[in-house]
Amino acid sequence: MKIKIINKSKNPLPKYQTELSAGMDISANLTENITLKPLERKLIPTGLFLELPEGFEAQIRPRSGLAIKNGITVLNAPGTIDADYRGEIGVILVNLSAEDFTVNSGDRIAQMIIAKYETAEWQNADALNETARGAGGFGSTKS
Ligand SMILES: O=c1ccn([C@H]2C[C@H](O)[C@@H](COP(=O)(O)OP(=O)(O)OP(=O)(O)O)O2)c(=O)[nH]1
Repeated sequence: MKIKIINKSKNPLPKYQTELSAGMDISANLTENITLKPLERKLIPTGLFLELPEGFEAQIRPRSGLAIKNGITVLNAPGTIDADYRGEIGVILVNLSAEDFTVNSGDRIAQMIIAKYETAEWQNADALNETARGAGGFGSTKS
């Protein structure tokens, strides 16, 4: 599938997904570095703009390396990019470590996947079908 993208950043286009690799790394596009203090969150611009086909979304997810090494994650993961959004893709990073973390322009800060989603129509009901699990959840199967 082809998807229109405008790249106003100095970074190369994210490498497209393959059957073996779902995530495309996306990079910060900054005029100056951004530092996140412990527990601080900031919107990081990417310089990327998409025109997604109807019925598709892009999801912004954390990178595991940044999470394990630096305590940096995407606060609203997975961030949702709607098909009708024409603004710049931003990444909300949060620093969950005890140390300052500096983002430099060009740093790969998150990954993006393109996903198809179903649309649904609610059907009002008085009862739902019975299952073995029923209302059990939230650890109900733990002994
Ligand atoms: O990580 C994100 C999440 C969202 N967006 C952009 C694209 C998305 O289509 C739009 C709205 O996102 P969302 O629906 O999550 O935001 P909202 O808080 O519900 O705001 P709105 O009222 O603008 O929909 O913001 C991003 O660039 N990055």
